[in-house]
Amino acid sequence: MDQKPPSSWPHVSHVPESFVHPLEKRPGKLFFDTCKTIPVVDLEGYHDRTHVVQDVLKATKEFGFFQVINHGVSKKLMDDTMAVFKEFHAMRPEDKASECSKDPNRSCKFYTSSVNFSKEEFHYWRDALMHPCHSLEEYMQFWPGKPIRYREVVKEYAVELKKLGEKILNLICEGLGLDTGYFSGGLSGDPVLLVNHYPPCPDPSLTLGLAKHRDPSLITILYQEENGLQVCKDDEWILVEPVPHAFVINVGYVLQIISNGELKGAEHRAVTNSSVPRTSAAFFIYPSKDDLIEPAKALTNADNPPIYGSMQFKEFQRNYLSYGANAEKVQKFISST
Ligand SMILES: O=C(O)CCC(=O)C(=O)O
Ligand SMILES: [Fe+2]
Repeated sequence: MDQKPPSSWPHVSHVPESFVHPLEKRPGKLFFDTCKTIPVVDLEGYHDRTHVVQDVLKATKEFGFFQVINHGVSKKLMDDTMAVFKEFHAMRPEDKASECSKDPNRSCKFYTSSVNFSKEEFHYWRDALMHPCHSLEEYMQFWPGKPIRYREVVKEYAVELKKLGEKILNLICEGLGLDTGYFSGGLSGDPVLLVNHYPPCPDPSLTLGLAKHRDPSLITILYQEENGLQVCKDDEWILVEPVPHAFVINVGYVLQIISNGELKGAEHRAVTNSSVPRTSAAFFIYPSKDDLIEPAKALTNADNPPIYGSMQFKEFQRNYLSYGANAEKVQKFISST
């Protein structure tokens, strides 16, 4: 087993053995007819807010995933942010690593495949940059200092995405029958940004960029420009085709718990392609570490008792990390607490 990632992805001419997945874990079908995909919700598309609420709730219930357009984040900011993310990932691996090694607690980090590279049975075809976005005063000093505009641009992006997260969470509140602002404050207090970069892969049928998983967030707001994201719907993988300047929103385990299972996260994964590098930016809306996550009292009663227990977010996170992508184990853990 290779202990080190390929030092220079662009020149890889074959898939190294340690990145080849066992047959049963390979992606299978890579291309689809595109008629099946997730809903696109226009956040400004109706005069009547209740229509938007209905669309959002229908999409979250049916797919756990939807895209949003007319979301209020400027196209220029999205383009500038994607440009600095791509510039970051175009740097030499050793420069990327050194730009992300200033945080003594390693909450800002750069890695290939997963954080557990040296312990993995097989590796994934991606590089990742991860860092917290709250508080900006505390963490910005540990964000990459190169490209030179990184901190300036990503700071504005993080502020705007936090606002968008609140907007979407308030629509979900309304749809579920929770008070507006239920998720404000601690429950959405610690957003984290993960910038995935999937280099072109000489044989996408042999490996994956990211294993199938559900996110450990309340919701995730993803920005992507190229194909690669797939969502599992009724035991079938469907493609999330990029809509220019749309964000992809998905339900995470935390919202599943708080909604008492009314909304459920969907499994998703990233496949690679052989022609273009792909960058995706996931903005995870996480609760603060000490916040308690549990089914909302307003959504449970004698006829609809809580199906999940109550736990601090840090306890959930610790278990999620140790169970990795094993959905059955995570499900068992959240149901038994
Ligand atoms: O690259 C993608 O589209 C998927 C990213 C993702 O699911 C994640 O970072 O959790
Ligand atoms: Fe994800």
